[in-house]
Amino acid sequence: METTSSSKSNSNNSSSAVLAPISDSGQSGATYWIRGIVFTALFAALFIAFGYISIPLGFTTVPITLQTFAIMLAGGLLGARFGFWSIAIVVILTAFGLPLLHGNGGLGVIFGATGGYIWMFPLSALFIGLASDRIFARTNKLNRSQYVMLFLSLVLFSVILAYVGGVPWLAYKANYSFAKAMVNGCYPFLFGDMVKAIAATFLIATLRPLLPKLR
Ligand SMILES: O=C(O)CCCC[C@@H]1SC[C@@H]2NC(=O)N[C@@H]21
Repeated sequence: METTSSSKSNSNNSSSAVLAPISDSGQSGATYWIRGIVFTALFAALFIAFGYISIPLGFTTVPITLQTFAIMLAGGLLGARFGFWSIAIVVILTAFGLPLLHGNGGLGVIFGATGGYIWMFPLSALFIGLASDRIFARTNKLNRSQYVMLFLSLVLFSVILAYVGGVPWLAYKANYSFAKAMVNGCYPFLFGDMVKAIAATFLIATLRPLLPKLR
């Protein structure tokens, strides 16, 4: 993805520039990393903030939450590398005890009833990032089929992947049958998750071309 400055013309062929790779988008290696780290921190903060926007349903320990929306935006806007780390860093720090997931932290959260969803969150951001990197590698303005591809990747890698981890773990922790775990950990959330995926598709398609390239 990155070429050294020796492959670029004019001012980039000084010895100091050789130490600072130039990305495809023309930014120096230092600029790329500083931007990447700043955006990673911003989306980590967004993920933490959206964890507080949660609606308990009463009949289940799994809340409606905007965490998945933040994950879609992190992967879709930052791409695979920084999208993954923006979510992974929060999960890792939570595991070490920082109260970053709706004010709670520690292994009790990571291995609690909703732990299966939480483990999937960084992977969701990673796979969404890989998909959106591919889609936006070809164009900045999505056509209809690229919109559909982006939406489907959000559904597959955020919504479905969350349930692949979350539902069996919920069944194990709460001693539910798989069918009961689906009732408590999947069906009530599907409509809201689809709405988040639709909103995220349009936000990503609109905002990603305005952001500096982070790949
Ligand atoms: O305890 C946590 O921090 C994780 C909560 C997980 C909530 C899941 S994610 C998929 C589904 N969609 C929602 O809005 N809530 C559940």
